[in-house]
Amino acid sequence: MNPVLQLKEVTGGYSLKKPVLHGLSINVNPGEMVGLIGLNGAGKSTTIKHVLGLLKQHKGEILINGHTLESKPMDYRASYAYVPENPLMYDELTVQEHLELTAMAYDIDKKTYTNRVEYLVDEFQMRDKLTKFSAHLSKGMRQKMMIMSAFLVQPSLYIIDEPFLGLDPLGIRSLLDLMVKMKEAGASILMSSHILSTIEQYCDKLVVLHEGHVIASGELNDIQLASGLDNPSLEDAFYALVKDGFKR
Ligand SMILES: Nc1ncnc2c1ncn2[C@@H]1O[C@H](COP(=O)(O)OP(=O)(O)OP(=O)(O)O)[C@@H](O)[C@H]1O
Repeated sequence: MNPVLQLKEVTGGYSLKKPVLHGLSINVNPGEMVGLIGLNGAGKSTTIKHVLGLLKQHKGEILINGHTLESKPMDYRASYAYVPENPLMYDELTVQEHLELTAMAYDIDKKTYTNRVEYLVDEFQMRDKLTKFSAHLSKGMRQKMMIMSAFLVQPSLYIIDEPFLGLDPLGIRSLLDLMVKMKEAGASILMSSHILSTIEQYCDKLVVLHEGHVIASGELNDIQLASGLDNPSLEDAFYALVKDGFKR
C-alpha cells in the first residue's frame, strides 16, 4: 500500500542555521488516522507547515500521493484540506460565501456541493449561521466553518491542527464522527492534538515528537513498549517518554 503522505528524513524549520525538525520520517497510509503529539514547541505545527508547503525543508522529501510540491504543485495542493488551529477567514464574507469559495477553488460541482453542505450544516448546527458574516461568529462557530470547508472538499488527506479547543462537546462529537466516516471511506488524516485520551481512542497510529525528533511512533502498543512501562495509558506512556527530555 502506497502511503498518501510520506515525510522522508525531513529536516527543516524557520532558519537554515537553527533547524526545528531533525530527520523526521512519517507515513500516513490510506484509511489511517495518525496523531501527532508532543509538548508545546515540540514541532507539530512546524511539521504541518512543511506538509502544507508553507516552509521549505532543508533536507529530505515530502510526498503526497507520490508527488512533491515541486514536481506537481496543483495535484499536491488539491490532495489535501487543512483545518488550522486558529480559524483563518475573510471577515467580510458570510459562511455560505466561504463554502462557495471553497467549492470553486476545488472545482466541486453544484449538486455535490449542495449534498455535502446540507449534511454539514445540520451535523454542525450551522444552518441558521449560513448568512452570517464570519466576523460575527463565535470562536467555535469559526472553527466549525473551517471544518465544514475541509470536509466539503473530501480530499484524500486531511491535515487537522489541534481541532478540539474551541468546539463544544456536540461539535467535538460531530467532528470525530465525520473523521471516522471519511477514514472508513479511505481518506487519511494527520491530526495534532494535546487531548491524549481522544488521540488514544481514535488514532490508528501515533507519532511522538520531542524537540523536533520523532522519539516513538507506531500503534499504541509500540508507544507503550517504547515507554518501558507495563500497559500504560497513552498519557502515562507519553509522560514517561518526554519527562526527562531527549538526549542525543
Ligand atoms: N514563525 C516562527 N519563527 C521562528 N521560530 C518559530 C516560529 N514558529 C515556531 N517557532 C519555533 O519552532 C519550534 C516548534 O514550534 P511549533 O509551533 O512547531 O510547536 P508545536 O509542537 O506546534 O507547539 P504547540 O503545542 O505549542 O502548538 C519552537 O521552538 C518555536 O519557538
